[in-house]
Amino acid sequence: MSMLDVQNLSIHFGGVKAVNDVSFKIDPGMIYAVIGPNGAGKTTLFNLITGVYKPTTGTIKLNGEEIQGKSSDELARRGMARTFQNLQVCMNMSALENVMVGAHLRLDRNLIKGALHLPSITRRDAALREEAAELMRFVGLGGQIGARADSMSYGALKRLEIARALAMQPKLLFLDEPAAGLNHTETHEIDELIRKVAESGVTCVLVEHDMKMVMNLSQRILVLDYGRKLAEGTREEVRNNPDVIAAYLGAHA
Ligand SMILES: Nc1ncnc2c1ncn2[C@@H]1O[C@H](COP(=O)(O)OP(=O)(O)OP(=O)(O)O)[C@@H](O)[C@H]1O
Repeated sequence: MSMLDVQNLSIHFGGVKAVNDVSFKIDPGMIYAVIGPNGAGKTTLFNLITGVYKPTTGTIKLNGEEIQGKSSDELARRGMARTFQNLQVCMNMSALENVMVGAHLRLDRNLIKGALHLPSITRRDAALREEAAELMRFVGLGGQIGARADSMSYGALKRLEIARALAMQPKLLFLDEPAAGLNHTETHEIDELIRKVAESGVTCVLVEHDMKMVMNLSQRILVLDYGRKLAEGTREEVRNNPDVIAAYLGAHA
């Protein structure tokens, strides 16, 4: 069974069909990319799948169960996490605390108990702290565990966001432009990190403009154009698809 099965998904904003009758499936364990020109509907598609928007029509199944229209919180509990096109890091917190936020979201922490500092909560916080530190090491930020977020480079913050999403222990991770704004070396490091995340058993779905990265990393690619599915398949199929070459790759190749 596919992990994610999207069928005939559409959302209309007034007259704009931002996502228009899009269908595709994602198998567990793969790295899957969504590409397309600016305004093609990539972020809107992520927003539909992760519960930010309710679709106008269509179904989304996660492990066989329909999830369209469910809240982002409910979807997080079912194993979905995401990072954002624009960083969503809390700059007045430490790097470690930012990662712990992800773990707290997962555990649906009882705030009143937390405020009372009961021993069980204090013990759990110590465990979460260690778990967050381990995730920071995993994403290559082991040297910055004590750092304040506002002292970190943009490239490090992009990785911190991934660590926070991983703290939710997702089965499916959505990455919206993970390499945006990064230099060549940092892009390569993110590429390696996404590979490592996928190897650890988390299915990864990315929106990305860096075509080299997409072709290097993804097993399958969905191409959107004006909200519609233009093509879907392996990188070779997509690379050789005449519609894709005409509409998109031609301008970037
Ligand atoms: N909340 C909204 N209300 C109205 N129109 C919207 C909304 N969100 C997106 N759109 C429109 O839907 C279309 C698709 O936008 P979207 O941001 O999903 O594209 P994208 O492929 O992610 O683009 P980019 O690569 O520039 O991030 C655009 O025409 C956009 O203006």
